[in-house]
Amino acid sequence: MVEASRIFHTTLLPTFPHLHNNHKPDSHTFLTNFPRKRHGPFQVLHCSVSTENDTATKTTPTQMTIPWGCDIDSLENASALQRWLSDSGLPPQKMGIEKVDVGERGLVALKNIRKGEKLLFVPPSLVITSDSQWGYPEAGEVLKQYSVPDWPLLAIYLISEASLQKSSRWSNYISALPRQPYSLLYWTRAELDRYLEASQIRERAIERITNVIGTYNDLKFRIFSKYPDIFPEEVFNLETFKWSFGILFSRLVRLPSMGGRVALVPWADMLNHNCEVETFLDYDKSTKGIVFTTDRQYQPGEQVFISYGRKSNGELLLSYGFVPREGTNPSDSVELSLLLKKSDKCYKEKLDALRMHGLSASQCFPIQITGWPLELMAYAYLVVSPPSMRGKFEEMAAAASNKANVKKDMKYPEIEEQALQFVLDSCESSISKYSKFLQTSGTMDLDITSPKQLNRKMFLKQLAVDLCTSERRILFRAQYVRKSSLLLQFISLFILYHDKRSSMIRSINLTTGI
Ligand SMILES: C[S@@+](CC[C@H](N)C(=O)[O-])C[C@H]1O[C@@H](n2cnc3c(N)ncnc32)[C@H](O)[C@@H]1O
Repeated sequence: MVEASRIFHTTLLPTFPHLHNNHKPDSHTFLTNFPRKRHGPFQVLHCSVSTENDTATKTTPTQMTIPWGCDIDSLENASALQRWLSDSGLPPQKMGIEKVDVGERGLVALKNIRKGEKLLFVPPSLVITSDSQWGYPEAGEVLKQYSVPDWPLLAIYLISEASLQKSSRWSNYISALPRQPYSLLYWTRAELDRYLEASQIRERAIERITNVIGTYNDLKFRIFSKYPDIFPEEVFNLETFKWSFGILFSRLVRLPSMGGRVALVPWADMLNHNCEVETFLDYDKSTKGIVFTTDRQYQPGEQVFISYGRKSNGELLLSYGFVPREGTNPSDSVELSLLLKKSDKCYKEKLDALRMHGLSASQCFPIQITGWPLELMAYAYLVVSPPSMRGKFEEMAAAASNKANVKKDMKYPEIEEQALQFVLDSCESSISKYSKFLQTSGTMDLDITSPKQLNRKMFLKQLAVDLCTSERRILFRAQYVRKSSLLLQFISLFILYHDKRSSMIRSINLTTGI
């Protein structure tokens, strides 16, 4: 089974490479051709996404409620979704939507399910892709002319269909979607700074939020402002974009057997993730449906899981808003930041070498419980290498880059110990940031003004504590393994030295006859 849920590339689509800047569709044609106005109860919405370095005390963002979707801690709208799906061609299922311990709502086995069994069979007619028909075709026409890429196109599609309410063919699906997807998109800048200060995921979240805002502003500037009747701001605003991107990040799948096409697959997207499960969604040509093949058996009443891909806890928090239980994710990793200091005697030469290979003076590398990549070690060699090794700077920088056709397993025995020590020191400084956060998190001022806010803040803080605990654990482990290997090196050097010394003494004794 191909990995199909591995969809959410961290770099979203901040720009529109395919948008034809100079191609301005004749707005008059559109206005005369598409005189319909959108309808529905839209409130004027205010944006609560902010990447400004504001503090929670300074600004309390206006939290608006999206007028569609539901609260996923109940089964509200789930049975209507199930009914609509079976009326629309979903074959009888061996699973049903139920409240579950992991993931709030999930698919639960109704009958015995065997290992190796194919499940779901969602027909393509029930799948949302960039080719799906628009309930409001005028919007689709405009976006087609601007060649808007898949991700923003699907985000606009979701908002457009949601705004049509009952007249959209997807209304049952949209009503069962979370009103507020769990995602770091919903964290304010102050919350990210406060709770994720120690983790590199904070940077990733800020980058992602910036990309979503950039994408929205770009669309607004190039398209929405030119067609206000088709894309009114009451409907297409940053708040609704945050919702639709939150839905895409947590539910969109890439289907390899459909040429890598990205899709929202109603029903299949009720499956929760389990780090130990290895099965993914894909299109099955023989049955012409979206399926997955179980990699274990399930008894009636047991929750059925798929894998969203081999992701670290940080990546799972970023896209899906949850952190697996400590020690249960074999793909967990932590980003360690290494720094080339300005005080380095060869700072400029080393930086030039790094830049030549697309790297910078501060670089992050993933560390797993099983070890760290060769690129990290190459970077460490470069940082600690003395001026006499300047002839090697370029090859070290190349090995530290992600270029595939470069020799990576460099060894420089003369600076190996220093390089290892440098990595260990970087781990130590990162660990101390995590420890500081974890120690203070118990007493952290939460700036709470209402019980609802208390729940939210406690929830975010718990997620941050879980993430930081798991990331620190990996660093501790990496430190332990490397310290042990340094100790072993030291012991073997000592033994070697001791052996040499005793054999020298033996030979002296022999020659002197003592
Ligand atoms: C594709 S949806 C799965 C269906 C979702 N539970 C629902 O009720 O709509 C992905 C979302 O499910 C939740 N989820 C999935 N796997 C989870 C897990 N192992 N632990 C906690 N939450 C999980 C997260 O909220 C995630 O954003």
